[in-house]
Amino acid sequence: MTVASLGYVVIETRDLASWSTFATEVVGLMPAPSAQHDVLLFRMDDRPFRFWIQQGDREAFVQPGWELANAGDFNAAVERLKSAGRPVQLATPAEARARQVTALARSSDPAGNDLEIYYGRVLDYAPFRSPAGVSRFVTGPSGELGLGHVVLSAPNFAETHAFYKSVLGFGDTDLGHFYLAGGGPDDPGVRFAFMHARNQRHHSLALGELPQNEARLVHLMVEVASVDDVGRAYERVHKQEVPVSATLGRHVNDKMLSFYMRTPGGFDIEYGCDGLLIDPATWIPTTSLPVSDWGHVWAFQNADNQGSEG
Ligand SMILES: Cc1ccc(O)c(O)c1CC[C@@H]1C(=O)CC[C@]2(C)C(=O)CC[C@@H]12
Ligand SMILES: [Fe+2]
Repeated sequence: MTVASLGYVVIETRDLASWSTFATEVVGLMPAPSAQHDVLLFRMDDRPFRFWIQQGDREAFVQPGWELANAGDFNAAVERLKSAGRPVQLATPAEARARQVTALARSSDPAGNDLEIYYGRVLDYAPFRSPAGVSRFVTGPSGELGLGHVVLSAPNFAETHAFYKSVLGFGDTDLGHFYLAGGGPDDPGVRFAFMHARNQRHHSLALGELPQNEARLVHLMVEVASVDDVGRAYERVHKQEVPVSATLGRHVNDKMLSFYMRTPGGFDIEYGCDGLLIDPATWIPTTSLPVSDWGHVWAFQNADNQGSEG
C-alpha cells in the first residue's frame, strides 16, 4: 500500500498559453499530445506526461498524483483512506483513461490538500527531447524516482504527518525545524517533515507547519542531470525576467543544488541537481536545523530585512 513515487502534478490556470511558454521555454518540459483541448500535457521522461495543466478559473495547484506499484497496493491504499475516514472517489474508466493510468481515485489529506492515487505505468516511446536544451530530467532509470517533490502546507501538522505515514506509507527522512525568526527564546520555529516514498529520492513529499496559501502549494521540485542544466535554467530565468524566489544554494539535508522561481500559478518551482539518494529500507531520520549550507537567499526574507532596516 506504500506510495511508490510522485507520478504527476495537476495544475489549473486561466491562461494556458502563458503556462505553456513557461513550461517549455523556462522549465524545459516537452509538450505532449493531449486528447482534450482545455488540457496541456508536458513530459520530462518516458511517461506520457508529468505535468497536466488544465484551463480553469483560478491560478492554482490542483493535486499531486501518487503512483502505487500495482492493483493490490492501489486497492489497499483505497481501503486505508476509507478506514481513516477520508472521502474517496473512484474515478470512472474514462477519467482513468484520460490520465493514462489503469485505475485512479481522488481523496484529500487532513489539511485539506487534494490528492490522487493511481496504478498502471503507461509509457510513451517517442524519445524525450527538451525544447530548452535540458540534457535530462532525473526521474531514475525507469522513472521510479518520480517527477521530483511537492511541499504542502499542513497547519494541523501532527495529524497530517501521521496520515501520510500510516495511511499512504511514507517514511520520515528528515524532521527539519527551522528558526526563521532569529532563533531566540520567542521563536517557535517552523516544523517540516521531509518524507520518502518507496524509492531512493530523499523526499517526494514535504509538509511544512505553514498556513495554507492561495496557490495551494509551497513548491514543487524538478531535478536535472547536471550543474550546467541548473546554470542554464538560471540564465533563462534571468533573461525572461521570471521572479527568483530564492537564489542558488545548496540544502543541507538532501544536498540539492537549486534555486527557486515563481511560476504563473503563484507557487514556486525548485530547480536543482545533485539530490541525495537514500535506502528507504534502512534510513534513520535526521533533524536538520539549517535550511542551506550556502546561498538560497529568499526574496520574502529580503523584503522583511528591508522593512526592518527602513
Ligand atoms: C530546507 C529544505 C530542504 C530541502 C528542500 O527541498 C527544500 O525545499 C527546503 C526548503 C523548504 C522551505 C520552503 O520551501 C519555503 C521557505 C522555507 C519555509 C524557509 O524559509 C525555510 C525552509 C523553506
Ligand atoms: Fe524543496
